[in-house]
Amino acid sequence: MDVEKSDRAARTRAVQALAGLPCEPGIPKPDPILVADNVVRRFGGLTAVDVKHVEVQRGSITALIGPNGAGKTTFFNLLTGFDAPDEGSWTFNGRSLSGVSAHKVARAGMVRTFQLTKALSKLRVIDNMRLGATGQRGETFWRALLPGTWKQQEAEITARAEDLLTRFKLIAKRDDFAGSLSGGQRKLLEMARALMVQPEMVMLDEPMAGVNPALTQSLLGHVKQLREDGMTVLFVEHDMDMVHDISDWIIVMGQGGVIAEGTPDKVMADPRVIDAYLGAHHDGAVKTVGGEEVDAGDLEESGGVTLIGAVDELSLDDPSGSATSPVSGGDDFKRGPA
Ligand SMILES: Nc1ncnc2c1ncn2[C@@H]1O[C@H](COP(=O)(O)OP(=O)(O)OP(=O)(O)O)[C@@H](O)[C@H]1O
Repeated sequence: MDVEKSDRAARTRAVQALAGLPCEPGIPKPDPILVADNVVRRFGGLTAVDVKHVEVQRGSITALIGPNGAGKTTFFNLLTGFDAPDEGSWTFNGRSLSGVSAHKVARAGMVRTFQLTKALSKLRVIDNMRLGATGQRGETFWRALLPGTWKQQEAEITARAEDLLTRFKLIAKRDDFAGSLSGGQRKLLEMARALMVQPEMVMLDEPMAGVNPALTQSLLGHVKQLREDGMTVLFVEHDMDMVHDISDWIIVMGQGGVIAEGTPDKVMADPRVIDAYLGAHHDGAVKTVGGEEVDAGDLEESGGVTLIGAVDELSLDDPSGSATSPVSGGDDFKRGPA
């Protein structure tokens, strides 16, 4: 089967599994790999995350979207052990991972990448990859006492790293310092490094941010390849073209909670989503589409799908009630290359 066909088959499987599900926040999935309940994270008086219930379907590409400050990254940090919740629990493959440290979460098969890449710039690309295998069997104390076994494991890790570098077209950079890579290449390196632990689920935080158009298609292809290889992908992204293009399902966060879920077409036309992004019910919301200023209500009435992608700029009334002020929503409607 050629690549395009096997990608289509993987997508069809995921789409069929989710077909017909009501598009409601917290809707149970037929075969969830991740299930979270009542997850709350507060920062002082601010409740950054308050997710009642959410499930991620195994084998799907699920996007987690929402306006700036909705709680997406904080939720990612909690699920992957980089932060601790005030309340709540979650399971991965039926096993509780609440309160489990990040490296144990990775060993359990759930890895993540970061919005700002964490490649160690003063290490060579290959060493960054090797570090990605942290927590492998060879690192346990008893095995470290057996040099033969350790060496064999080292060789296996290096071979796997080189395979991944080849797949991600970074093999020519094998011995370069990670700091010399472009932003997009760093994103690729981070994704490749995440795969060193042979995960079942990959969580990508804004994979497209800072990636130049030349690498966009390549990154998209790699994300699709993860699904094709049987992995589950949950990704945070503001680039609505990418979200619409590759997602089987979209979960929308707003003010810390899940406000909508569904297939891309349904979610992008959902008034709750348009509302959260565009503040359609805020008096005086002003935005521009194709350079033209339009009224928020018109957008809502027109359905959302093309409009969300077409919004250039968004301003909302200052919550204090003073003059109209720009909000960071501009980012939320970032378009990919035409
Ligand atoms: N360490 C922290 N201390 C205090 N407040 C925080 C902290 N981390 C996040 N917040 C706040 O929690 C809220 C949710 O932030 P978070 O970064 O999770 O949102 P997000 O949806 O990922 O936004 P973006 O799309 O801009 O990355 C925001 O109001 C943010 O200012």
